Amino acid sequence: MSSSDSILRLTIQKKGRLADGSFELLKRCGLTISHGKDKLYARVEEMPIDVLLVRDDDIPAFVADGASDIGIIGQNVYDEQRLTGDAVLPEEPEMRLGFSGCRLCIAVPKGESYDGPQWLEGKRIATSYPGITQAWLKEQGISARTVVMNGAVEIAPRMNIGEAICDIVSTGATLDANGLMPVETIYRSEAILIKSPHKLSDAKQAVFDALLKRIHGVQESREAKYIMMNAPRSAIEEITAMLPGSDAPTILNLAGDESKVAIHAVCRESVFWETLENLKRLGASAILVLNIEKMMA
Ligand SMILES: Nc1ncnc2c1ncn2[C@@H]1O[C@H](COP(=O)(O)OP(=O)(O)OP(=O)(O)O)[C@@H](O)[C@H]1O
Ligand SMILES: O=P(O)(O)OC[C@H]1O[C@H](OP(=O)(O)OP(=O)(O)O)[C@H](O)[C@@H]1O
Ligand SMILES: [Mg+2]
Repeated sequence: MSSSDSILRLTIQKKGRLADGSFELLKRCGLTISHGKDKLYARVEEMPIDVLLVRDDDIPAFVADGASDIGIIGQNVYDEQRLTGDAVLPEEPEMRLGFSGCRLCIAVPKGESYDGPQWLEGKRIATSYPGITQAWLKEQGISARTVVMNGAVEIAPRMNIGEAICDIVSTGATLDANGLMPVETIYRSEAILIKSPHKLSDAKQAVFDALLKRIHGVQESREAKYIMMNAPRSAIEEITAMLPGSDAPTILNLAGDESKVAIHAVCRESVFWETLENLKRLGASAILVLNIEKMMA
């Protein structure tokens, strides 16, 4: 078997809004990648994985035709390329990754009396996402033209290229700075893991399965907390029912106090201050909530 049949190829963005999250995720999976400013390729030390560093737009097509086995991409770019037929890929990604969250919004100049999608009828919408925009317009029963721009879309109304735009919004600062206001959120995006529709060799599939397990572990441990407290023996049932997303907790006797126990549990959902206040009300004391670094079922 040649090494190309056994080394999994992962493609991620070299630099930009997805790159930091992608590198951080791989680091949390225990994978070290040495990458310099000019490096477009890196070998992972801990697992048989080669990482290719490219512009995000190229990732769906690389994965679709099998040049890369897996990739990390914004759902917006993935769906756009799927809808316009630029990359033939399954509708559902392998996994949602929870970072690089943003939305696609229709925005119009401040002061326009936008009164709903019908305002857009017959107008021109400047966007880098004609596929997603046209799909939304179709759903709304509106006919409008999309004018494709690859960047600086916010300039379009001022240049009289379009009456509206459809672009990525996160904080809204860019729209505001360009005298525009968001009027519709038509799409929500986050980073996703995608996998080639081409069958992987058994060796690559095994590496992929191991990587996926680690990513799941990272995802779970992000929210999960280890919670410890002392509590009245009589309140064990009520307290365990209150712990968010926890399996059977560990109950330990406390030396010298028959009426109390220590309760330790992994909570798989967020532990809010309110939960702690409610635990206290049931008699719990010395409550500690700790971050979990890694998890594996
Ligand atoms: N302001 C933002 N906040 C959060 N996520 C964002 C934001 N802008 C973009 N994203 C997400 O990150 C992805 C990449 O954005 P970025 O601006 O790095 O792309 P780019 O300029 O096309 O980069 P490249 O040079 O790789 O082509 C977007 O497709 C989107 O999913
Ligand atoms: O709502 P905001 O928080 O202002 O973010 C939105 C902006 O962020 C992205 O661009 P980016 O800053 O990545 O620059 P780019 O145009 O070079 O991609 C996007 O294209 C918007 O212009
Ligand atoms: Mg790009």
